Amino acid sequence: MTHPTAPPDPAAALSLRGLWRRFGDKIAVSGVDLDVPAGSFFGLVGPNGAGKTTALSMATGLLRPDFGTVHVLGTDLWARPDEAKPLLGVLPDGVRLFDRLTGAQLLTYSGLLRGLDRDTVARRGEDLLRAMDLLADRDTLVVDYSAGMTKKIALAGAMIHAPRVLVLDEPFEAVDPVSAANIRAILQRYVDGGGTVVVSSHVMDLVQRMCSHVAIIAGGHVLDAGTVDAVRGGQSLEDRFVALVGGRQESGGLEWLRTSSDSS
Ligand SMILES: Nc1ncnc2c1ncn2[C@@H]1O[C@H](COP(=O)(O)OP(=O)(O)OP(=O)(O)O)[C@@H](O)[C@H]1O
Repeated sequence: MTHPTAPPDPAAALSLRGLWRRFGDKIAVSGVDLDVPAGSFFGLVGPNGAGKTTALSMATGLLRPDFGTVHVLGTDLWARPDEAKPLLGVLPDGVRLFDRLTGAQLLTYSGLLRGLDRDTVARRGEDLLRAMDLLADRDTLVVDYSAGMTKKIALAGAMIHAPRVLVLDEPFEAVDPVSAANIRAILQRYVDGGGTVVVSSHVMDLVQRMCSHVAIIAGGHVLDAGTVDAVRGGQSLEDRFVALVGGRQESGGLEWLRTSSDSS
């Protein structure tokens, strides 16, 4: 784990130092220090309410930290957002898209917003629609997409400017297994080509198979981080997660839920 007083790592894709964020009385993130190595496929795991979305929002310029710094490949995100943000592609939690646009229009919009010329946008948009298996629905309004299709078009929009670092909050949620496998392959190619991917996920098995590195977050701070093999230390990631986070509940206390003939 990173020493709290260590300076940001300029070579890291993301280098978080002393990140804090409070909502009223609730401290959502309490002193997160984390380095995401460039070229890694990095998983962020933690129980519900652990602070993953809040940390990722601060790490991508969507939510201002109360304290702490974020460096993207050595550039201070909150001090120099115009330099740092083009390096990032972001799939936020609960994406709100301009869903009265068609899939193709939404990609065009994302590309133009990122400063690409129309020819590049058209070419890359086509490639991305094909890669996400959305060519047949290119002219369908995004409001009429399924949850998984919406996730895929949002992911395509996050990639169109060829960012150096992709930060994806729950990218596989609601995505069917075939599409998930396609997305995994796309992300793996992106990492093989020198990109860095950060994904948050609740699916330990997926993170163990897919990611090179992982951080376990609970209660607003990092409990462990490193290569997947180092963090799981010979156990499955799921067992390590449960051991570290604790909190397995006995399943008693819901007797009224049992269906039985003598219940009244
Ligand atoms: N806008 C907000 N206002 C108030 N509280 C918030 C807000 N956003 C997050 N929180 C609180 O901060 C804590 C961390 O939430 P966060 O969404 O970061 O967790 P998470 O790890 O992403 O959870 P999940 O896995 O369930 O998505 C939670 O207790 C949540 O209720």
